[in-house]
Amino acid sequence: MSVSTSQLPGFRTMTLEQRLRCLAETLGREPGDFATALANAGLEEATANAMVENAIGVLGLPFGVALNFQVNGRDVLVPMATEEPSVIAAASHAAKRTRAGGGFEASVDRSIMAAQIEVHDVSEPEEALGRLREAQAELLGRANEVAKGLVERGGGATELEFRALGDGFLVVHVLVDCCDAMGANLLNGIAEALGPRVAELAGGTLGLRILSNYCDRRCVRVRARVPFEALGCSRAAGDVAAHGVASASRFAELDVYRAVTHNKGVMNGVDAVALATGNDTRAIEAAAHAYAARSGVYKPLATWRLAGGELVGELEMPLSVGVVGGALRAHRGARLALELIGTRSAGELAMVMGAAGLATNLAALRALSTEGIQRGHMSLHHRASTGRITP
Ligand SMILES: CC(C)(COP(=O)([O-])OP(=O)([O-])OC[C@H]1O[C@@H](n2cnc3c(N)ncnc32)[C@H](O)[C@@H]1OP(=O)([O-])[O-])[C@@H](O)C(=O)NCCC(=O)NCCSC(=O)C[C@@](C)(O)CC(=O)[O-]
Ligand SMILES: NC(=O)C1=CN([C@@H]2O[C@H](COP(=O)(O)OP(=O)(O)OC[C@H]3O[C@@H](n4cnc5c(N)ncnc54)[C@H](OP(=O)(O)O)[C@@H]3O)[C@@H](O)[C@H]2O)C=CC1
Repeated sequence: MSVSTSQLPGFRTMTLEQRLRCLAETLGREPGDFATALANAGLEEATANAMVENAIGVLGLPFGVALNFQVNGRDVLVPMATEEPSVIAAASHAAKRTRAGGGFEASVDRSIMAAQIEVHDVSEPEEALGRLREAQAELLGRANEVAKGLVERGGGATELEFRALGDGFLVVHVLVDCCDAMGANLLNGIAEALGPRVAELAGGTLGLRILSNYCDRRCVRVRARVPFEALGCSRAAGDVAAHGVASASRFAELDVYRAVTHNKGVMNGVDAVALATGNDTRAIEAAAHAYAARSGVYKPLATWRLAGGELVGELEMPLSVGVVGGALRAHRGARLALELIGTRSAGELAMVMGAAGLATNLAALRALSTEGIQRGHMSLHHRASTGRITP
Protein backbone atom coordinates (compact mmCIF):
# COMPACT_ATOMS: atom_id res chain seq x y z
CA MET A 1 0.00 0.00 0.00
CA SER A 2 1.34 3.48 -0.85
CA VAL A 3 0.91 6.62 1.22
CA SER A 4 -0.12 9.84 -0.48
CA THR A 5 2.48 11.76 1.53
CA SER A 6 5.43 11.00 3.80
CA GLN A 7 5.25 14.52 5.24
CA LEU A 8 3.22 14.33 8.42
CA PRO A 9 3.15 17.82 9.96
CA GLY A 10 3.43 17.86 13.75
CA PHE A 11 4.35 14.15 13.96
CA ARG A 12 7.44 14.87 16.06
CA THR A 13 5.43 16.66 18.76
CA MET A 14 2.66 14.02 19.04
CA THR A 15 2.43 11.44 21.80
CA LEU A 16 3.25 7.86 20.92
CA GLU A 17 -0.46 6.95 20.81
CA GLN A 18 -1.22 9.91 18.54
CA ARG A 19 1.57 8.87 16.17
CA LEU A 20 0.19 5.33 15.90
CA ARG A 21 -3.28 6.71 15.18
CA CYS A 22 -1.87 9.12 12.61
CA LEU A 23 -0.02 6.28 10.82
CA ALA A 24 -3.11 4.06 10.86
CA GLU A 25 -5.15 6.90 9.31
CA THR A 26 -2.45 7.61 6.73
CA LEU A 27 -2.41 3.94 5.69
CA GLY A 28 -6.19 3.55 5.83
CA ARG A 29 -6.08 1.11 8.75
CA GLU A 30 -8.27 0.91 11.85
CA PRO A 31 -7.04 3.05 14.76
CA GLY A 32 -5.54 0.55 17.17
CA ASP A 33 -4.27 -1.85 14.48
CA PHE A 34 -0.70 -0.67 14.80
CA ALA A 35 -0.76 -0.62 18.60
CA THR A 36 -1.87 -4.25 18.49
CA ALA A 37 0.87 -5.15 16.01
CA LEU A 38 3.49 -3.55 18.24
CA ALA A 39 2.28 -5.00 21.53
CA ASN A 40 5.09 -6.82 23.38
CA ALA A 41 7.62 -5.08 21.12
CA GLY A 42 6.06 -6.87 18.13
CA LEU A 43 7.33 -10.25 19.32
CA GLU A 44 5.76 -12.71 21.78
CA GLU A 45 8.09 -14.44 24.25
CA ALA A 46 6.95 -17.82 23.00
CA THR A 47 7.93 -16.82 19.44
CA ALA A 48 11.29 -15.48 20.63
CA ASN A 49 11.86 -18.78 22.40
CA ALA A 50 11.29 -20.61 19.12
CA MET A 51 13.48 -18.20 17.13
CA VAL A 52 16.71 -18.46 19.14
CA GLU A 53 18.29 -20.79 21.65
CA ASN A 54 18.38 -20.28 25.42
CA ALA A 55 15.97 -17.33 25.12
CA ILE A 56 15.25 -15.46 28.36
CA GLY A 57 13.01 -12.72 26.95
CA VAL A 58 12.74 -10.04 24.28
CA LEU A 59 15.13 -7.08 24.22
CA GLY A 60 13.39 -3.84 23.26
CA LEU A 61 14.71 -1.28 20.79
CA PRO A 62 13.17 2.07 19.86
CA PHE A 63 11.12 1.81 16.65
CA GLY A 64 10.42 5.03 14.77
CA VAL A 65 9.48 6.36 11.35
CA ALA A 66 11.60 8.72 9.26
CA LEU A 67 9.48 11.19 7.32
CA ASN A 68 9.70 13.21 4.11
CA PHE A 69 11.18 10.45 1.93
CA GLN A 70 10.44 10.37 -1.75
CA VAL A 71 12.03 7.46 -3.64
CA ASN A 72 11.58 7.30 -7.42
CA GLY A 73 8.76 9.80 -7.15
CA ARG A 74 6.87 7.78 -4.51
CA ASP A 75 6.37 9.10 -0.99
CA VAL A 76 7.58 6.49 1.50
CA LEU A 77 7.40 6.20 5.28
CA VAL A 78 10.72 4.73 6.41
CA PRO A 79 10.61 2.49 9.50
CA MET A 80 13.78 2.52 11.59
CA ALA A 81 14.86 0.55 14.65
CA THR A 82 17.86 2.04 16.40
CA GLU A 83 19.21 2.70 19.86
CA GLU A 84 20.93 5.93 18.72
CA PRO A 85 19.27 9.32 19.29
CA SER A 86 19.21 11.75 16.34
CA VAL A 87 19.45 9.13 13.56
CA ILE A 88 15.72 9.26 12.71
CA ALA A 89 15.66 13.06 13.00
CA ALA A 90 18.73 13.22 10.76
CA ALA A 91 17.16 10.97 8.11
CA SER A 92 13.91 12.98 8.15
CA HIS A 93 15.85 16.23 8.01
CA ALA A 94 17.95 15.23 4.97
CA ALA A 95 14.94 13.68 3.20
CA LYS A 96 13.08 16.98 3.64
CA ARG A 97 15.94 18.86 2.01
CA THR A 98 16.27 16.43 -0.91
CA ARG A 99 12.59 16.86 -1.81
CA ALA A 100 13.48 20.21 -3.37
CA GLY A 101 15.54 18.30 -5.97
CA GLY A 102 12.90 15.60 -6.55
CA GLY A 103 13.86 13.23 -3.74
CA PHE A 104 15.95 10.08 -4.23
CA GLU A 105 16.35 8.30 -7.56
CA ALA A 106 17.23 4.67 -7.07
CA SER A 107 17.87 1.53 -9.08
CA VAL A 108 18.70 -2.00 -8.07
CA ASP A 109 20.25 -5.11 -9.64
CA ARG A 110 18.51 -8.48 -9.83
CA SER A 111 18.66 -10.44 -6.56
CA ILE A 112 21.70 -12.44 -7.62
CA MET A 113 23.66 -14.23 -4.89
CA ALA A 114 26.52 -16.73 -5.18
CA ALA A 115 26.53 -20.14 -3.49
CA GLN A 116 30.11 -21.34 -3.02
CA ILE A 117 31.16 -24.96 -3.30
CA GLU A 118 34.80 -25.42 -2.33
CA VAL A 119 36.89 -28.46 -3.19
CA HIS A 120 40.47 -29.03 -2.04
CA ASP A 121 43.24 -31.59 -2.70
CA VAL A 122 42.64 -31.12 -6.43
CA SER A 123 45.80 -32.40 -8.11
CA GLU A 124 45.00 -31.29 -11.68
CA PRO A 125 43.03 -28.06 -11.42
CA GLU A 126 42.94 -27.19 -15.14
CA GLU A 127 41.58 -30.62 -16.08
CA ALA A 128 39.10 -30.39 -13.18
CA LEU A 129 37.86 -26.99 -14.41
CA GLY A 130 37.41 -28.47 -17.91
CA ARG A 131 35.26 -31.33 -16.58
CA LEU A 132 33.17 -28.92 -14.48
CA ARG A 133 32.58 -26.60 -17.45
CA GLU A 134 31.41 -29.54 -19.54
CA ALA A 135 28.92 -30.46 -16.79
CA GLN A 136 27.45 -26.94 -16.52
CA ALA A 137 24.02 -27.82 -17.89
CA GLU A 138 23.72 -30.83 -15.58
CA LEU A 139 24.74 -28.78 -12.51
CA LEU A 140 22.42 -25.88 -13.35
CA GLY A 141 19.55 -28.30 -13.90
CA ARG A 142 20.17 -29.91 -10.51
CA ALA A 143 20.33 -26.47 -8.83
CA ASN A 144 17.00 -25.51 -10.37
CA GLU A 145 15.38 -28.74 -9.19
CA VAL A 146 16.31 -27.68 -5.65
CA ALA A 147 15.10 -24.11 -6.29
CA LYS A 148 11.85 -25.08 -8.07
CA GLY A 149 9.85 -22.41 -6.25
CA LEU A 150 12.25 -19.71 -7.38
CA VAL A 151 12.14 -20.84 -10.99
CA GLU A 152 8.34 -20.61 -10.87
CA ARG A 153 8.70 -17.02 -9.60
CA GLY A 154 11.02 -16.08 -12.47
CA GLY A 155 14.30 -16.58 -10.57
CA GLY A 156 16.57 -19.56 -9.88
CA ALA A 157 20.12 -20.55 -10.82
CA THR A 158 21.32 -18.55 -13.81
CA GLU A 159 25.03 -19.21 -14.23
CA LEU A 160 28.06 -21.08 -12.88
CA GLU A 161 31.55 -19.74 -12.31
CA PHE A 162 34.69 -21.82 -11.75
CA ARG A 163 37.98 -20.70 -10.25
CA ALA A 164 41.17 -22.47 -9.29
CA LEU A 165 42.56 -20.72 -6.20
CA GLY A 166 45.96 -22.41 -6.08
CA ASP A 167 47.32 -24.83 -3.46
CA GLY A 168 44.88 -27.50 -4.71
CA PHE A 169 41.78 -25.38 -3.95
CA LEU A 170 38.98 -24.87 -6.43
CA VAL A 171 35.67 -23.07 -6.01
CA VAL A 172 32.40 -23.21 -7.94
CA HIS A 173 29.92 -20.34 -7.71
CA VAL A 174 26.28 -21.06 -8.43
CA LEU A 175 24.68 -17.70 -9.21
CA VAL A 176 21.06 -17.63 -8.16
CA ASP A 177 18.33 -15.02 -8.52
CA CYS A 178 16.57 -15.41 -5.18
CA CYS A 179 13.69 -13.04 -6.07
CA ASP A 180 12.31 -11.46 -2.90
CA ALA A 181 14.29 -13.53 -0.37
CA MET A 182 17.62 -12.62 1.21
CA GLY A 183 18.64 -16.06 0.01
CA ALA A 184 21.04 -17.56 2.56
CA ASN A 185 19.12 -20.73 3.41
CA LEU A 186 18.11 -21.15 -0.19
CA LEU A 187 21.67 -20.94 -1.49
CA ASN A 188 23.05 -23.16 1.24
CA GLY A 189 20.52 -25.81 0.20
CA ILE A 190 21.67 -25.57 -3.42
CA ALA A 191 25.37 -25.70 -2.46
CA GLU A 192 24.84 -28.80 -0.30
CA ALA A 193 22.83 -30.55 -2.99
CA LEU A 194 25.49 -29.96 -5.69
CA GLY A 195 28.57 -30.43 -3.49
CA PRO A 196 29.21 -34.19 -3.85
CA ARG A 197 28.85 -34.11 -7.67
CA VAL A 198 31.14 -31.06 -7.92
CA ALA A 199 33.81 -32.81 -5.80
CA GLU A 200 33.49 -35.94 -7.93
CA LEU A 201 33.93 -33.97 -11.16
CA ALA A 202 36.86 -32.02 -9.69
CA GLY A 203 38.56 -35.15 -8.37
CA GLY A 204 39.14 -33.57 -4.95
CA THR A 205 37.85 -33.46 -1.38
CA LEU A 206 34.55 -31.67 -0.79
CA GLY A 207 34.99 -28.64 1.49
CA LEU A 208 32.62 -25.83 2.41
CA ARG A 209 29.17 -25.40 0.88
CA ILE A 210 27.75 -22.01 1.82
CA LEU A 211 26.54 -18.78 0.22
CA SER A 212 28.95 -15.89 -0.12
CA ASN A 213 27.80 -12.77 1.71
CA TYR A 214 29.82 -10.72 -0.76
CA CYS A 215 26.78 -10.00 -2.96
CA ASP A 216 28.52 -7.62 -5.36
CA ARG A 217 26.06 -8.48 -8.13
CA ARG A 218 23.14 -7.32 -5.98
CA CYS A 219 23.87 -3.61 -5.68
CA VAL A 220 21.62 -0.66 -5.09
CA ARG A 221 22.37 2.78 -6.53
CA VAL A 222 20.83 5.93 -5.13
CA ARG A 223 21.20 9.52 -6.30
CA ALA A 224 19.99 12.79 -4.84
CA ARG A 225 20.28 16.29 -6.27
CA VAL A 226 19.84 19.02 -3.70
CA PRO A 227 19.69 22.67 -4.81
CA PHE A 228 22.07 24.81 -2.72
CA GLU A 229 19.21 26.95 -1.40
CA ALA A 230 17.51 23.85 0.06
CA LEU A 231 20.54 23.22 2.27
CA GLY A 232 20.35 26.35 4.40
CA CYS A 233 17.98 29.05 5.59
CA SER A 234 19.38 31.39 2.89
CA ARG A 235 21.12 30.93 -0.46
CA ALA A 236 24.43 31.97 1.16
CA ALA A 237 24.01 29.49 4.01
CA GLY A 238 23.04 26.81 1.49
CA ASP A 239 26.21 27.55 -0.53
CA VAL A 240 28.35 27.13 2.56
CA ALA A 241 26.64 23.86 3.50
CA ALA A 242 26.91 22.43 -0.04
CA HIS A 243 30.62 23.25 -0.27
CA GLY A 244 31.13 21.84 3.22
CA VAL A 245 29.43 18.53 2.37
CA ALA A 246 31.38 18.16 -0.91
CA SER A 247 34.64 18.87 0.90
CA ALA A 248 33.79 16.38 3.67
CA SER A 249 33.06 13.78 0.99
CA ARG A 250 36.46 14.42 -0.62
CA PHE A 251 38.15 14.08 2.78
CA ALA A 252 36.57 10.61 3.12
CA GLU A 253 37.90 9.64 -0.33
CA LEU A 254 41.41 10.63 0.71
CA ASP A 255 41.62 9.15 4.20
CA VAL A 256 40.63 5.71 5.44
CA TYR A 257 40.26 6.91 9.04
CA ARG A 258 37.60 9.33 7.85
CA ALA A 259 36.05 6.91 5.30
CA VAL A 260 35.18 4.40 8.03
CA THR A 261 33.31 7.05 10.07
CA HIS A 262 31.68 8.41 6.90
CA ASN A 263 30.40 4.89 6.15
CA LYS A 264 29.21 4.51 9.74
CA GLY A 265 26.99 7.50 8.98
CA VAL A 266 25.65 5.67 5.88
CA MET A 267 25.02 2.52 7.92
CA ASN A 268 23.09 4.55 10.53
CA GLY A 269 20.24 4.63 8.02
CA VAL A 270 20.77 1.28 6.29
CA ASP A 271 21.02 -0.78 9.49
CA ALA A 272 18.08 0.95 11.15
CA VAL A 273 15.78 0.03 8.24
CA ALA A 274 17.31 -3.48 8.09
CA LEU A 275 16.67 -4.07 11.80
CA ALA A 276 13.13 -2.71 11.61
CA THR A 277 12.29 -4.99 8.69
CA GLY A 278 13.79 -8.13 10.29
CA ASN A 279 16.77 -8.32 7.93
CA ASP A 280 20.24 -9.72 8.64
CA THR A 281 22.42 -6.73 9.56
CA ARG A 282 25.58 -8.84 9.88
CA ALA A 283 25.26 -9.95 6.26
CA ILE A 284 24.64 -6.37 5.12
CA GLU A 285 27.57 -4.95 7.09
CA ALA A 286 30.03 -7.65 5.96
CA ALA A 287 29.20 -7.05 2.29
CA ALA A 288 29.16 -3.25 2.59
CA HIS A 289 32.67 -2.99 3.98
CA ALA A 290 34.15 -5.55 1.57
CA TYR A 291 32.60 -3.51 -1.28
CA ALA A 292 34.00 -0.28 0.17
CA ALA A 293 37.47 -1.87 -0.03
CA ARG A 294 37.04 -3.51 -3.46
CA SER A 295 39.77 -1.41 -5.10
CA GLY A 296 42.24 -2.46 -2.40
CA VAL A 297 41.73 0.82 -0.53
CA TYR A 298 38.74 1.39 1.78
CA LYS A 299 36.52 4.10 0.22
CA PRO A 300 33.26 5.91 1.05
CA LEU A 301 30.07 4.12 -0.04
CA ALA A 302 28.48 7.49 -0.80
CA THR A 303 30.02 10.62 -2.30
CA TRP A 304 28.86 14.21 -2.83
CA ARG A 305 29.86 16.61 -5.63
CA LEU A 306 28.91 20.13 -6.66
CA ALA A 307 27.26 20.43 -10.06
CA GLY A 308 25.74 23.68 -11.37
CA GLY A 309 24.15 25.01 -8.19
CA GLU A 310 23.25 21.57 -6.90
CA LEU A 311 24.83 19.18 -4.44
CA VAL A 312 24.71 15.73 -6.02
CA GLY A 313 25.02 12.63 -3.86
CA GLU A 314 25.56 9.08 -5.08
CA LEU A 315 25.54 5.86 -3.13
CA GLU A 316 26.39 2.42 -4.44
CA MET A 317 26.50 -0.64 -2.22
CA PRO A 318 25.57 -4.32 -2.19
CA LEU A 319 22.39 -5.15 -0.28
CA SER A 320 21.02 -8.65 0.25
CA VAL A 321 17.64 -8.14 1.85
CA GLY A 322 14.38 -10.02 1.82
CA VAL A 323 10.68 -9.34 2.27
CA VAL A 324 9.93 -13.04 2.82
CA GLY A 325 11.50 -15.72 5.01
CA GLY A 326 14.01 -15.24 7.83
CA ALA A 327 12.73 -13.38 10.89
CA LEU A 328 9.76 -12.05 8.90
CA ARG A 329 8.01 -15.39 9.25
CA ALA A 330 7.54 -14.80 12.98
CA HIS A 331 8.10 -11.12 13.76
CA ARG A 332 4.90 -9.04 13.81
CA GLY A 333 6.83 -5.79 14.28
CA ALA A 334 9.00 -6.44 11.24
CA ARG A 335 5.94 -7.21 9.13
CA LEU A 336 4.42 -3.91 10.25
CA ALA A 337 7.62 -2.14 9.18
CA LEU A 338 7.26 -3.59 5.68
CA GLU A 339 3.66 -2.51 5.61
CA LEU A 340 4.74 1.06 6.40
CA ILE A 341 7.11 1.04 3.43
CA GLY A 342 4.30 -0.43 1.37
CA THR A 343 6.30 -2.98 -0.57
CA ARG A 344 6.44 -6.71 -1.21
CA SER A 345 9.58 -6.50 -3.30
CA ALA A 346 13.12 -7.06 -2.01
CA GLY A 347 14.45 -4.70 -4.67
CA GLU A 348 12.19 -1.88 -3.57
CA LEU A 349 13.14 -2.46 0.07
CA ALA A 350 16.82 -2.27 -0.93
CA MET A 351 16.21 1.05 -2.72
CA VAL A 352 14.49 2.53 0.34
CA MET A 353 17.34 1.28 2.56
CA GLY A 354 19.90 2.85 0.25
CA ALA A 355 17.98 6.13 0.29
CA ALA A 356 17.97 6.03 4.09
CA GLY A 357 21.76 5.50 4.03
CA LEU A 358 22.35 8.42 1.67
CA ALA A 359 20.05 10.58 3.82
CA THR A 360 21.78 9.86 7.14
CA ASN A 361 25.13 10.45 5.43
CA LEU A 362 23.98 13.84 4.08
CA ALA A 363 22.56 14.93 7.44
CA ALA A 364 25.75 14.01 9.28
CA LEU A 365 28.06 15.71 6.73
CA ARG A 366 25.90 18.83 6.69
CA ALA A 367 25.97 19.08 10.47
CA LEU A 368 29.70 18.25 10.68
CA SER A 369 30.75 20.76 8.05
CA THR A 370 28.63 23.62 9.41
CA GLU A 371 27.79 23.86 13.10
CA GLY A 372 29.41 20.53 14.16
CA ILE A 373 27.67 17.35 15.26
CA GLN A 374 27.27 18.15 18.95
CA ARG A 375 24.34 20.58 18.98
CA GLY A 376 21.78 18.51 17.04
CA HIS A 377 23.02 15.10 18.14
CA MET A 378 23.75 15.83 21.79
CA SER A 379 20.55 17.78 22.40
CA LEU A 380 18.63 14.64 21.40
CA HIS A 381 21.08 12.50 23.42
CA HIS A 382 20.34 14.68 26.41
CA ARG A 383 16.61 14.19 25.91
CA ALA A 384 17.18 10.43 25.92
CA SER A 385 19.37 10.50 29.01
CA THR A 386 16.77 12.48 30.96
CA GLY A 387 14.18 9.89 29.89
CA ARG A 388 11.87 12.48 28.27
CA ILE A 389 10.27 10.34 25.57
CA THR A 390 7.55 12.73 24.47
CA PRO A 391 8.04 16.49 24.27
C1 LIG B 1 19.44 16.53 14.58
C2 LIG B 1 19.18 17.50 13.46
C3 LIG B 1 18.21 16.85 12.46
C4 LIG B 1 18.59 18.79 13.99
O1 LIG B 1 18.59 19.73 12.96
P1 LIG B 1 17.82 21.13 13.10
O2 LIG B 1 18.26 21.98 11.96
O3 LIG B 1 17.94 21.65 14.47
O4 LIG B 1 16.36 20.63 12.86
P2 LIG B 1 15.01 21.44 12.74
O5 LIG B 1 14.42 21.57 14.09
O6 LIG B 1 15.18 22.66 11.90
O7 LIG B 1 14.15 20.37 11.89
C5 LIG B 1 14.40 20.07 10.54
C6 LIG B 1 13.80 18.69 10.27
O8 LIG B 1 14.62 17.68 10.93
C7 LIG B 1 13.75 16.70 11.51
N1 LIG B 1 13.86 16.78 12.99
C8 LIG B 1 14.62 17.62 13.70
N2 LIG B 1 14.50 17.38 15.02
C9 LIG B 1 13.63 16.36 15.15
C10 LIG B 1 13.11 15.66 16.25
N3 LIG B 1 13.44 15.96 17.50
N4 LIG B 1 12.25 14.66 16.03
C11 LIG B 1 11.89 14.33 14.78
N5 LIG B 1 12.36 14.95 13.68
C12 LIG B 1 13.22 15.96 13.85
C13 LIG B 1 12.34 17.03 11.07
O9 LIG B 1 12.07 16.38 9.86
C14 LIG B 1 12.42 18.50 10.87
O10 LIG B 1 11.45 18.96 9.98
P3 LIG B 1 10.03 19.51 10.59
O11 LIG B 1 9.45 18.38 11.40
O12 LIG B 1 10.38 20.67 11.43
O13 LIG B 1 9.25 19.83 9.36
C15 LIG B 1 20.50 17.85 12.67
O14 LIG B 1 21.35 18.52 13.54
C16 LIG B 1 21.21 16.64 12.11
O15 LIG B 1 20.81 16.09 11.11
N6 LIG B 1 22.32 16.24 12.73
C17 LIG B 1 23.04 15.04 12.36
C18 LIG B 1 22.72 13.98 13.36
C19 LIG B 1 23.38 12.65 13.09
O16 LIG B 1 24.00 12.40 12.09
N7 LIG B 1 23.23 11.75 14.06
C20 LIG B 1 23.81 10.45 14.00
C21 LIG B 1 24.69 10.27 15.17
S1 LIG B 1 26.32 10.85 14.88
C22 LIG B 1 26.96 9.51 13.98
O17 LIG B 1 26.68 8.40 14.31
C23 LIG B 1 27.55 9.58 12.62
C24 LIG B 1 28.69 10.45 12.29
C25 LIG B 1 28.32 11.87 12.51
O18 LIG B 1 29.84 10.16 13.01
C26 LIG B 1 28.90 10.16 10.82
C27 LIG B 1 29.97 10.98 10.16
O19 LIG B 1 30.93 11.37 10.85
O20 LIG B 1 29.85 11.19 8.93
N1 LIG C 1 25.85 -16.29 5.89
C1 LIG C 1 24.60 -15.88 6.06
O1 LIG C 1 24.27 -14.73 5.78
C2 LIG C 1 23.57 -16.82 6.61
C3 LIG C 1 22.32 -16.32 6.91
N2 LIG C 1 21.30 -17.15 7.29
C4 LIG C 1 19.95 -16.66 7.58
O2 LIG C 1 19.10 -17.09 6.50
C5 LIG C 1 17.91 -16.33 6.45
C6 LIG C 1 17.60 -15.89 5.04
O3 LIG C 1 17.55 -17.03 4.20
P1 LIG C 1 16.42 -17.12 3.07
O4 LIG C 1 16.79 -18.25 2.20
O5 LIG C 1 16.21 -15.81 2.43
O6 LIG C 1 15.13 -17.34 3.93
P2 LIG C 1 14.12 -18.51 4.14
O7 LIG C 1 14.68 -19.85 3.84
O8 LIG C 1 13.51 -18.28 5.47
O9 LIG C 1 13.02 -18.12 3.06
C7 LIG C 1 13.23 -18.21 1.70
C8 LIG C 1 12.12 -19.04 1.11
O10 LIG C 1 10.93 -18.26 1.01
C9 LIG C 1 10.12 -18.80 -0.03
N3 LIG C 1 9.53 -17.68 -0.78
C10 LIG C 1 8.23 -17.30 -0.74
N4 LIG C 1 8.01 -16.24 -1.52
C11 LIG C 1 9.18 -15.93 -2.12
C12 LIG C 1 9.59 -14.91 -3.04
N5 LIG C 1 8.74 -14.00 -3.53
N6 LIG C 1 10.89 -14.86 -3.40
C13 LIG C 1 11.78 -15.74 -2.93
N7 LIG C 1 11.45 -16.74 -2.07
C14 LIG C 1 10.16 -16.84 -1.66
C15 LIG C 1 11.02 -19.68 -0.87
O11 LIG C 1 10.66 -21.05 -0.61
P3 LIG C 1 9.69 -21.85 -1.62
O12 LIG C 1 10.21 -21.62 -3.02
O13 LIG C 1 9.82 -23.25 -1.16
O14 LIG C 1 8.32 -21.24 -1.42
C16 LIG C 1 12.42 -19.45 -0.31
O15 LIG C 1 13.22 -20.61 -0.32
C17 LIG C 1 18.16 -15.14 7.33
O16 LIG C 1 17.48 -15.34 8.56
C18 LIG C 1 19.68 -15.19 7.57
O17 LIG C 1 20.03 -14.57 8.80
C19 LIG C 1 21.48 -18.50 7.38
C20 LIG C 1 22.70 -19.04 7.12
C21 LIG C 1 23.86 -18.26 6.75
